[in-house]
Amino acid sequence: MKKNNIILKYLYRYKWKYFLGIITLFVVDFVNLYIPQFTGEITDGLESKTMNIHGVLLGIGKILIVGAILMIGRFLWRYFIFGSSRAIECEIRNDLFAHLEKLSMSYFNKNKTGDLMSHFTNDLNAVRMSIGPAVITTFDAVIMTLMVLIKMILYVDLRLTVLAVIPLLFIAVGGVYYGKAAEKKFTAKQQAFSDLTDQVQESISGIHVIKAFVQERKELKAFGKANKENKDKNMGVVKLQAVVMPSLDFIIGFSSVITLLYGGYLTIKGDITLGRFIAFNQYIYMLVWPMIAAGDSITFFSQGFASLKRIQNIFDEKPEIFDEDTVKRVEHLEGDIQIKDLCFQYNNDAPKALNNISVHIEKGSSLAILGRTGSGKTTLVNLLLRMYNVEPGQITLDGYDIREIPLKTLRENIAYVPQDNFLFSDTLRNNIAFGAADNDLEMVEQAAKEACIHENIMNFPLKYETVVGERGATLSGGQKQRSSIARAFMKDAPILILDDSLSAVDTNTEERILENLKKNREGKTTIIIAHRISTIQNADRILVLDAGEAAEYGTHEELLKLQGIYARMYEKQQLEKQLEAV
Ligand SMILES: Nc1ncnc2c1ncn2[C@@H]1O[C@H](COP(=O)(O)OP(=O)(O)OP(=O)(O)O)[C@@H](O)[C@H]1O
Repeated sequence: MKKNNIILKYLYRYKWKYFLGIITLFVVDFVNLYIPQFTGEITDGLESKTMNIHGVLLGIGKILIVGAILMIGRFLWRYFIFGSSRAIECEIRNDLFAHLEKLSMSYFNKNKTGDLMSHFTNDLNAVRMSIGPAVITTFDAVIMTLMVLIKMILYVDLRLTVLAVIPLLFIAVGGVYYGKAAEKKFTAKQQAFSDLTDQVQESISGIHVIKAFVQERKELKAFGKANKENKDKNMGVVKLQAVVMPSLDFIIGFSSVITLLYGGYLTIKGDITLGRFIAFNQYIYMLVWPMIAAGDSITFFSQGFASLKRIQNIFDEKPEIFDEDTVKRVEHLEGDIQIKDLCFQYNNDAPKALNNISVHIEKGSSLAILGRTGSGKTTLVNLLLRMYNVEPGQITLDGYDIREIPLKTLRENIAYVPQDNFLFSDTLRNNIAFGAADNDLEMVEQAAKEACIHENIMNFPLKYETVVGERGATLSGGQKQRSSIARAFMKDAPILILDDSLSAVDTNTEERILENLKKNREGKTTIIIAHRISTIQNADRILVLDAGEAAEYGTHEELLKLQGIYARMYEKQQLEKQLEAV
């Protein structure tokens, strides 16, 4: 129960609406009880010939007034209760999204997108059902049952009411067992749905690879398996309901048979009038809905609790990266980066991705990082962006330990071009202006010119208003890369990091971009990761990483003299160049 506390906070905010909703429900259920009574009174009046047409019309008039109250009341409780549950669902969804955004990269490394997405759809839907329709059904199941029973006793007969209630007790007892079984089945059902969503999400994201490797059949098989699992888990719920719901009907039916028999007997004996006997039967039918509602409310609550636990698990997840108590008031960074004995491993079982790296990147200087794939280049920049935590003292910026700098300041002062060049399915203009304060077209164009993508964009029919496909799917690799570079240029931060960002552009374009970079980054710090020596040879310092270690460090000339990894790579690339020229 403690785990589901999160919902109380939201319910508390809407307490008045819920209160008004419950009051209206009460009024609706209360006045509803008078319809059988008015019908009974008309029957008795007609049977004993004490009622004339005016009496009948008066009775009908009363029923109509009750009908009008019911109509308004039912509108109001829907407005108050369903309205609040929708509003709460929306608030939880917003808070969940905000919380997810705060979680660290390691959380997203562990959890799958589809699974997370299903919390926003299926689980939240189940939670809404438990704080909307379930409130109505529970109220009806408890309060309406009580009110109908009281009315049966007061208006008709105590003995008859007791007999009618005995079978209903089985429902109350059975409900407890059903609730437990249902929660288990619903948890399994929600998990299966998450897995299915995940399967679809991954297949669609990777459709290019699936097609290229002709793996459609295999994917279809995997999808079929997830789909069948989802169906089986749903069938588990259906089977449970298939047993429980007819049992409910049976008990209710049994109750009406008893009351028909015994009520008929009491009427013949003259203990109750015909009108009251008819009213009693109407009351019995008025109990049918609360009994079904009892089953529904257990279903809604079980499903709601199961989903709430899954959502609660996300809310319980603490961000690893956040502003700690030691954080200082720093709003601007100059770009002096000191890395000292930096070691890092992604998790305890993993090998060290970086081992004892020490390097000083002075403000306004450029550092190039080179190294074989998997040597730790991206890891290093991820640590500079504080996507993961490092030990105190290992990374300092302008003399502040990285953990003393507010996250917002740190990331606002770094413009980053990630290796995957992710673009949003938005216009090119908005993509380029993504990290900037505004999306002034002139500035966007300037950044695009510096990244050598302006001419390409001007050739698109909608120019800067061109909407790129998901992840930039409608652009070529090089265009995507240069758009990402333009985005970083537009941010114009004291520190710029390019992670293998020129690999998909030709050497001429690369030269132009590097020239622009040199002009615009005067006095600002730049880190370039690349595999091509031509990209980095003019950097102030070059760091060569090898299996997470700093193998070589120095200027282009210094490294050539070392005759080590760098020199070998240089010779190899020179040779390749000569061969290409032939
Ligand atoms: N999220 C992660 N979780 C666990 N291990 C990781 C993660 N990201 C990278 N690694 C591992 O850390 C090591 C360094 O990876 P990194 O991405 O930093 O290499 P890189 O030099 O940038 O490679 P490339 O040139 O191919 O981009 C690799 O062994 C890699 O498998």
